[in-house]
Amino acid sequence: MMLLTNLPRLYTPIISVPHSSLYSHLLLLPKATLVPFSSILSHASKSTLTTSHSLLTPSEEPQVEISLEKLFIPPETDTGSLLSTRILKGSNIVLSKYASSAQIEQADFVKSSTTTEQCPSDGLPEFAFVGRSNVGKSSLVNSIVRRKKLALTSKKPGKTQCINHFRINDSWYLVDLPGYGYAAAPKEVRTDWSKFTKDYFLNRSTLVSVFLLVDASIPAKKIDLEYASWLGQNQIPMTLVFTKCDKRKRKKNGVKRAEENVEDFQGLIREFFDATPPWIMTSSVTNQGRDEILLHMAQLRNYWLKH
Ligand SMILES: Nc1nc2c(ncn2[C@@H]2O[C@H](COP(=O)(O)OP(=O)(O)OP(=O)(O)O)[C@@H](O)[C@H]2O)c(=O)[nH]1
Ligand SMILES: [Mg+2]
Repeated sequence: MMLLTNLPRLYTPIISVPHSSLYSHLLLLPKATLVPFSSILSHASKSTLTTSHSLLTPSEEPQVEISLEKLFIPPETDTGSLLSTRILKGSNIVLSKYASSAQIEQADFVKSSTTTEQCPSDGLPEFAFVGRSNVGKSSLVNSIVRRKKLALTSKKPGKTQCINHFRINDSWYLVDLPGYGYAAAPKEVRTDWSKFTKDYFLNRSTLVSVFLLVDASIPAKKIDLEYASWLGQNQIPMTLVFTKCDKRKRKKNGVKRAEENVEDFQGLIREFFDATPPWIMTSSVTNQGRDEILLHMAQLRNYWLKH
């Protein structure tokens, strides 16, 4: 299994990434020099890398500062030329030459499995969505494939109870897993989550990366931190996906905004990983992060297929 979390650390000048939704451009500026990096148009319907140009940051733009060592730089990315560095909007993910074929043309439900052995055996690469019950795993599957009901969702936690495989473009899988941290499901439908999904993570050879979903509208939960720690210790490649970023746009009564919860979570899991894992902000309500997640998956997948 390739190891995406053990990439070399880089030097650490501070760069600034604007995150306002007013700007659909990805923009990266080194604060000290104000030399514009190239940016990429994160277009709603077209996930290509062809549109790119430079911009200067408007002074009123809120800034998220990311030091270079906190970026996720995919393997074989040319970091020699900072001027060509491109970062996916609302994430720490640098684009590599492998980011292609990101559009979804077809999505089919294939099967539900309760053991790793029952999962499809055609060798296609896959990404698994995992996270607390109700965090929005099934909703994110639907947002990504632009279908309202491909994966079943519910206001009540504990909806998904099996390993559900969805085949995309006949060439890769999205996998929707049951949530953890919900003990109120009736015993007969409650699966031994830790047993069956941990076996899946450790033994599924076609698993390119786990996508650990974390609710960005609330402060970090102990169980999510424990889960991230387990993935780190077992060196399972992981992408952190922050969900429900549409909620709490403004700070109210001291309750933190999504951006602050995202920042706090990074700090709390830092010690579990040798290098910063990729993270990305999403919302299944506004479809924030949909095209970015697809580009990220495409570059992980294309790299995996070549190695
Ligand atoms: N505001 C907001 N609500 C969301 C978002 N994503 C999911 N929800 C809501 O959260 C609830 C749970 O969503 P699901 O997608 O079923 O969650 P899940 O993680 O698959 O849950 P389990 O299958 O029980 O593990 C539903 O009421 C969704 O409408 C989001 O991005 N923003
Ligand atoms: Mg679900």
